[in-house]
Parts: sequence; structure tokens; C-alpha cells
Amino acid sequence: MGNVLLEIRDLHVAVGGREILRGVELTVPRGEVHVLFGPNGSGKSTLLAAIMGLPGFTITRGTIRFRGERIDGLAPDAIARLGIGLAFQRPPVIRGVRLETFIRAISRRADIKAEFAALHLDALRARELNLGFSGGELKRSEILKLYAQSPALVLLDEPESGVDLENIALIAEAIRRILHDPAARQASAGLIITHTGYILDYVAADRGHVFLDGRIVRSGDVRALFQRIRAGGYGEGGRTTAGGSHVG
Ligand SMILES: Nc1ncnc2c1ncn2[C@@H]1O[C@H](COP(=O)(O)OP(=O)(O)OP(=O)(O)O)[C@@H](O)[C@H]1O
Repeated sequence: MGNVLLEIRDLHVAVGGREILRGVELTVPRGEVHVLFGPNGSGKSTLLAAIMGLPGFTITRGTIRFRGERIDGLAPDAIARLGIGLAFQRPPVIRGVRLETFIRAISRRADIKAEFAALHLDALRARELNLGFSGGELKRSEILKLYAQSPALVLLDEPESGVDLENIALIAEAIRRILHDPAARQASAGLIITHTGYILDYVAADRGHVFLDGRIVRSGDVRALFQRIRAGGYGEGGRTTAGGSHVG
């Protein structure tokens, strides 16, 4: 138990009265990076939202434990304070709050100025949070947010989607700094959703899981799972859901 950071048992989650997660079982040990694959609508983002305690995602059965303590039922700010951070797939706009003000308010890091520069976000410091940000800018500011927050468990929802190749490298390097921070006593654990797999070229991932219809149906070596999905789709015998070599 001492080595387990996140433990999810028989998790059922309803959204808008519809059951989306139907018995998720997942264990993430300290310092490990796990990757979630699965077709559109299979419930991957819902899982991250439920871990984060976001409103509208109702846990109807099961438990979520972080460092051995139940966190299901806690408010998102309490969960964030315990050391979990989420980079949204589509982050919300917050009018009237400048990017820099927001980052400084949540930052536990001394070197945040350097990270603004590394993520090419200096020109956006005074902008209202996420308002009119391009796809790449949105993703980079989400990663900066995580870097500032410095969580023990990092949840990344498609960090590279809609991002050009140069910016993927920029983002992936920053994710590496968050996950494998030499200043931290222990590396952070991560749970990453990806369709493209680009991120796997940069981040050393320990284990992969395939999501289908609200459950994890297969787990194993990340690269072997990804190759299998590329070759045959997401279903047990291949092709049932994703079809052909199309992954995302
Ligand atoms: N706020 C909501 N209200 C109603 N249904 C929702 C809501 N949020 C998610 N859902 C539904 O839950 C299902 C799972 O969505 P989710 O975003 O978790 O899937 P996903 O696996 O992350 O998909 P993708 O790969 O397309 O991002 C979808 O059918 C979606 O429409």
C-alpha cells in the first residue's frame, strides 16, 4: 500500500443522469506514468474529471483513494491542495483574471519566470485567462499551470491535441520537467490521455490502459498496447471501434 499513490476501485460515474464510467479499476504507484488510450466518448476525460472532483460528475459507486485517503466526495480545491493537478483538454475562459496573476496565485515554484519563457508565454502574461488563446497557447498555459502547481499526481488530458510538432516538443519537454523534477524529492506520477501517442516519444511511460465503454479492458506495456491499437483498433479482436490504423 505504501507505494500506491492513486487507487480506484469499482468506480461508477454518472453525467447528466447517464452512467459513463462502469466499474473502473486502476492503481498508479508513486512516480509511475500511466497512459490511457480509448476511442472518443469511452469515458477517459470523465475519469480525470471524477478524480479531480469536478461538479456534474456524480460518483454513484466505488472509491478513489490518494495516498491511502478517500478523496471521492471532496471539492476540487481540496483535491488540488492534496497534490493532484489537471491540465484540461479544453480549459475554461476566466474573464477578468490575467494569466500571470493566476499563475502567481497558485505557484509553489520560485523559477516560474523561466518557465513562462520556456513555454513561450511571455507575450500572454497580461491576457485574460484563456480568452482568445490559440490551440497551442491554451495547451502551453495549461502546462504552465501544472508546472506552477507542482502536483504529486499530474493528470493530462490530450496535452498534444491540436498542437503543431514544434509546440509538441516544447510542451513535452515541460511535461518532462514536471514529472521528473530533480528538485522534488520524488518524481511525480502521471495519468496521460493521448490519441496520437506523440507524447510517448518524450515521456517515459510505465504502463498503458485501454478504455472501452467506461471501463479499462486491457493493461500492459505502453508501446505494445499502442502498436496493437494502431494495427487493429481498440476492440478485443481489433477494428471493433477505432477501425483500421486510425487511432484518434
Ligand atoms: N457534461 C456532460 N453532459 C452530458 N454528457 C457528458 C458530459 N460530459 C461528458 N459526457 C458524455 O460522456 C461520454 C464520455 O465522454 P468523455 O469526454 O469522458 O470521453 P473521452 O473518452 O474522453 O472522449 P474523447 O476521446 O472524445 O475526448 C460522452 O458520451 C460524452 O458526451
